[in-house]
Amino acid sequence: MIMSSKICVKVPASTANLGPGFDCLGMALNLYAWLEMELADRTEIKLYGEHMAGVPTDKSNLVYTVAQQVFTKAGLSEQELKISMYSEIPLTRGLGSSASAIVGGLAAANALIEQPFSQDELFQIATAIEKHPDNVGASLFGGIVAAMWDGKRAYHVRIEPHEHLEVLVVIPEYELSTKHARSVLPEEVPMGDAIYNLSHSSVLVAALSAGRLDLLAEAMQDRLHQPYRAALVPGMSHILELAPKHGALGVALSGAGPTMLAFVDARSEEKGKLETFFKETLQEAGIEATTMWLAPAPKGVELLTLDSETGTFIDRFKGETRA
Ligand SMILES: Nc1ncnc2c1ncn2[C@@H]1O[C@H](COP(=O)(O)OP(=O)(O)O)[C@@H](O)[C@H]1O
Ligand SMILES: N[C@@H](CCOP(=O)(O)O)C(=O)O
Repeated sequence: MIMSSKICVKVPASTANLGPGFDCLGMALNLYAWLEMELADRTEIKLYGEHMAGVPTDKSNLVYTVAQQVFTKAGLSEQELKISMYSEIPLTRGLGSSASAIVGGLAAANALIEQPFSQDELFQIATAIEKHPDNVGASLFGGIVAAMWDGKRAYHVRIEPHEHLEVLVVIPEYELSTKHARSVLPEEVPMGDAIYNLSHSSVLVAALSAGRLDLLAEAMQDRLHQPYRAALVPGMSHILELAPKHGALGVALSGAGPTMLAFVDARSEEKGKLETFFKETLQEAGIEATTMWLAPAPKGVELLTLDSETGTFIDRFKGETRA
């Protein structure tokens, strides 16, 4: 097997669920992580940027471990790796940082050994690791992804986002791990709530495919996870209830939270009003938070051509705060 010298990938963040599509509907966002990987004599992991704080730099690092899964699957032994990473994606905020690390690590390792695995095979491996095909599917394929996984095989259909769809996120300062946000969910739900979510999620997928932005506010309602997670996210119930009255096309908890997200028509004149509403709600709840205007990322993970002068992409981020 031929080994490439140095690989650089760019991978988008993702927002999962979009309200009712719990574990099955996601969207890639134009916030990115960059990752370089090459074979080395001894493993060395360097992290750049404020969002990498606390991420391990030894062989327990997620990118390193998922890369080894690719090598093992390709029949190779453990490979020592030099990995450099810079990320704009806040950790443990519901913006799919772990999915982006998994997808980035798999894509880079696959490219390092001349791509024995297809995108679909990477999707299978990524889903088995992350367990949420909506997050990893969005980071792999870009756009909006409707996905399903039965524990053995994952399937997806990509939906092209509407050209005027913009995204406002409000990112609380505090971290909320996906593990904790899942631990508050019940083992069983009433049949009425299951039907409610099936119908809303179905109409949401159809509305996103057909460009029916007028249906988003209603179709993004959820009864399977958001009500249970409300206690973990101060201000959320208020935002979910009132954002459409402040100009949002639809609103949801992003992934497992605590970030909240609103879809907005880019042509709307109410963007300022909505952002103020988000900021004031979090302020009143006593939570420090940052708002950010984003857009759906049309492309999933990409292999980048390295700069011929510096031979690296990460160099441009080296002035950033070292994690
Ligand atoms: N670039 C990265 N490299 C290595 N590990 C990462 C990276 N990004 C995220 N992670 C891991 O994923 C964890 C966050 O996952 P999770 O709780 O699911 O939140 P999120 O909503 O951000 O995906 C981090 O604490 C870290 O262990
Ligand atoms: N469907 C999962 C999504 C978790 O996404 P993350 O971005 O918070 O890791 C869930 O809602 O638990």
